[in-house]
Amino acid sequence: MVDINKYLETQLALAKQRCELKNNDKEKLVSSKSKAAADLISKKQDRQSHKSNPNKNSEPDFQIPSTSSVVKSDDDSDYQPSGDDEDEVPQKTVTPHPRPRQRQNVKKILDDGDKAVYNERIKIWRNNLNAACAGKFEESSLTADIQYICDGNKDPEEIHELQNGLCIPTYIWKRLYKYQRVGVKWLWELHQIQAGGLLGDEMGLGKTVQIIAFLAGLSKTDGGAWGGLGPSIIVAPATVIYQWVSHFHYWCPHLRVAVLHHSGSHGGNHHKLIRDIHASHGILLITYAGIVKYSKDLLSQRWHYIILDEGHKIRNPDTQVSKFVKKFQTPHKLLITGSPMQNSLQELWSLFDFMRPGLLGTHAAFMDHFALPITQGGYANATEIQEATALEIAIALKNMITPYMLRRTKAEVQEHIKLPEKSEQVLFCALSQEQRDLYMGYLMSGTVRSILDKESRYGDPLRARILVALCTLRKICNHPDLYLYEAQEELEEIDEEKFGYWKRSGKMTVVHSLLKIWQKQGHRALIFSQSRAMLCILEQFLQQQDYKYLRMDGTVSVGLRQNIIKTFNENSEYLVFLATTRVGGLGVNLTGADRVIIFDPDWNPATDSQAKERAWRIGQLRNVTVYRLISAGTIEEKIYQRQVFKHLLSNKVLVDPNQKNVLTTSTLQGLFTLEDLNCDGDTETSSLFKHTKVILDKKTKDKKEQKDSESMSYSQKKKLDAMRKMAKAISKKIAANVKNKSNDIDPREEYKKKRELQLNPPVIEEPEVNLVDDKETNVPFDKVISEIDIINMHSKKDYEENLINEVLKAQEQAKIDSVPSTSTDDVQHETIIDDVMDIVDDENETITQPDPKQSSKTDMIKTGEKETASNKKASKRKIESPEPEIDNLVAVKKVKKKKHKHEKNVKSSDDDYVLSKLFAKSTVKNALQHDVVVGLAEKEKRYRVKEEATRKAREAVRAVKFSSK
Ligand SMILES: Nc1ncnc2c1ncn2[C@@H]1O[C@H](COP(=O)(O)OP(=O)(O)OP(=O)(O)O)[C@@H](O)[C@H]1O
Repeated sequence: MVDINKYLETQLALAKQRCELKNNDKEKLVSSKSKAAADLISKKQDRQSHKSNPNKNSEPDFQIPSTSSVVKSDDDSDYQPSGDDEDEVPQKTVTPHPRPRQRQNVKKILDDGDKAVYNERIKIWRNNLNAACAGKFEESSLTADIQYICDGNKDPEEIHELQNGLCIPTYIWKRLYKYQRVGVKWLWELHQIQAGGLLGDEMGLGKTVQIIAFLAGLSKTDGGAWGGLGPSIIVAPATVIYQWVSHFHYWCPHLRVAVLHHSGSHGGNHHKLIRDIHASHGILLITYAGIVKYSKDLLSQRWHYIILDEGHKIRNPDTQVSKFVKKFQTPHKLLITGSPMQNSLQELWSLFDFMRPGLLGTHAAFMDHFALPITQGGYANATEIQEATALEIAIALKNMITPYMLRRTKAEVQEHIKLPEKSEQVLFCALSQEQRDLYMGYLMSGTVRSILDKESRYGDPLRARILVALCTLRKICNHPDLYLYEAQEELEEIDEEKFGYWKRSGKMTVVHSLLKIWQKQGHRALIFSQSRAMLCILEQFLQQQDYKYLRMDGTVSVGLRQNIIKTFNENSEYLVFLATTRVGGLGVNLTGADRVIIFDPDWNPATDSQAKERAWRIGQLRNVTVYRLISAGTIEEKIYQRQVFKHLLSNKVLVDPNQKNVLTTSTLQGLFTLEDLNCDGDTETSSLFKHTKVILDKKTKDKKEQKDSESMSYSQKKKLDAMRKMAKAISKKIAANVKNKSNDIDPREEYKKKRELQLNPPVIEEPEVNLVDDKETNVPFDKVISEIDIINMHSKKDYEENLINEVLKAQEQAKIDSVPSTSTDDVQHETIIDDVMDIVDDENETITQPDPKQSSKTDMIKTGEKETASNKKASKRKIESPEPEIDNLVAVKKVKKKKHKHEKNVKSSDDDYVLSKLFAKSTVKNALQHDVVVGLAEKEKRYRVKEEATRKAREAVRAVKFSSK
């Protein structure tokens, strides 16, 4: 008998040998330049991490520890997800900047901080209004009331009275969309019961306008302790402070609105300004940094309203800002945000703790009785009772918050606002050869080795080292020079002419192609990047290409930002608006553009969502296309996968408690790898979400194939032909075998068996560090499953069905056809199953999982080389009407098609053209439909062990209520 232990030992030794060989091979693949750079950078990072003493307990994913001590350069911090403060920062040169920045000729908007300025503005407005009433004023867009008169109405003072007495100027009321009127009524109801609330409409639906309409109403309504509207504070991100000013001046010109910021017109004496505004019952606009800075003065006064715009900024209850804003003693607290929950349930608690203190109990009780069970129930390995309890508690939580939260999506109000179409695609871009080299080199560096080394894994500065390493990888993904710059002193001089050259970055090559096409097509684009350094490189590229652009980041004065935005919106000669995601991506209106590029992904999906919504909002008249660029096979893919999961979590509480969110961890190993494309040229993520893959029409595909074949050398072609012949011969042989068997074997049975085996394989336990998990995660290491696997499990139901249908269809087809090579045999069938079932990460994921990396057999079947007549017909049908093939896509497309058939066609042909160009150049490997990806899980409905779960939910609600007493 074979000694099983001996056998295993031999296998292990062999495996180790293979692994070493593989590593040696890899080392050979990396150039000496890359090795030298990696060594230098690694040594630097090592020295820095030894000097630092980072906070061990914080979570790198959501609350990045202050890495300022670890990461020196300014641009590094750009990649940190936690930093939201985009108040003005002094300009530093983060990279060599060979050309001076283009002059951006814009004027400042004046606020009413200076009494004289305010009086002057009021005088001009009254004169214009009087002139309009007398029929002498022609410029209709100055203020909403003047426009009202110019539109043929008589009385600008006319009032629309709501039930229970809110008096809103008719000129405002008439302009509001129906759902906005509902919003104003809701705010008035909250006011009457002395309660705060959260206005959470999706980005761009006019939350600012609703708040202003409501405040305008209060200012015209007698009564209450303040006799109408009392002095109020609006806290907003620095970039949108002046947007508020211009909105107030337009919609409600009589109100005095002052900016408490050094850019304001108040002249520097903030004590006086606060007193003045308080006395005149005006509105004080202030940044989040400002509320901390001036908290003493502000808290010494009583205020009627305190309103937080982009209120998710207080999602972390432990920050100074969160603590200060919660100190204001008024029941009238409003919070506005289009993304109320971004990462974890704790955030929701923090928001409610501001505007409805006590509603969700104490922090500890909420975390124990709500957050923990909901999170746990979402894990892939949750028990039935955990799942059901999570569902019940999520429902209970939703019921508790619903009266104080109003959220409408664009889809819900589309009837009213009639927004044009938006399509969003994730483009997986190949790294340039140089980037690959540097990426691999850094993966082999001391920094990464020390992270992955099991001995030092639990060492003190591990988290900081991981962060630094992740930042470094992200830099390489963006442009090699962002990385090489770090090693510059010791490496050879960097050539300033070549610095940032676009062809050296895979993603920039894509941007180059996109802009070229868009300029011809007459589109205008927003480009967002996390990093200011990257913005410099992009800016230099735009200058070299002679594109007109405007740029906005933290170094641009707060007072100028609104006018830069206005200039871009009004002046179509600017092709590009370049901005950092954090400064230009929040709260502003950039409807001048109809194309958006998210150059690099943020760990937090809300950051990217906010950015992409700048163009697709009220006021946008053209179809909008958003491209998210992801470097294929790199850390950026992992970040994107993480985004999808966070999106699911927030939907669970805010939209559909039934939705199965799955919080899992990534393995360290998984983060520090460079994945290759699979045999179908698919990236990891695009294999996972193959249902959502963008399929070009046949013409485009043929063109690409022709181009590919043109670029192939003669010997390559010969090789390929030989391989094809061989494959055909093999498949014929197999088919002959299979034909005999195919009648007795039910592929479903085969599939089930295979699946069973895959789901219960022998477990090999390999503990991993729980790196990017949520705080609440307490899953033992051996239970940790990668996100990728979860996505598979998550989506498998539909996918399996599709797969089986596909196989059965193919089998039937093969019975008719004499050429069975692409459809019927068991080998084919098994390969398809393997596609789903294999394991993501060999080292760790042997535990359970299907393989997402493998090819999309459906695609292979579609594009099979040899097509019989009926095959051809069938595939032609598929090409002509792609919807039936892709479950999730059907739903999305159907809704939109009805209303905008013509526009849709125009748009899709534009987009298809762009994609075909990108695919043809091989810079883009794959494209996914983002909306469909995040919607994957929305069909999940689970009602199990309901009674027990309901009981637990009731107990949780009781415990939380009791805790606040
Ligand atoms: N009733 C309306 N009539 C005309 N324009 C409107 C109306 N409501 C909103 N808008 C315009 O729509 C755009 C988006 O509005 P607003 O900035 O208030 O959206 P938001 O919901 O606050 O967005 P975000 O969440 O991104 O800050 C603005 O340009 C605003 O002027």
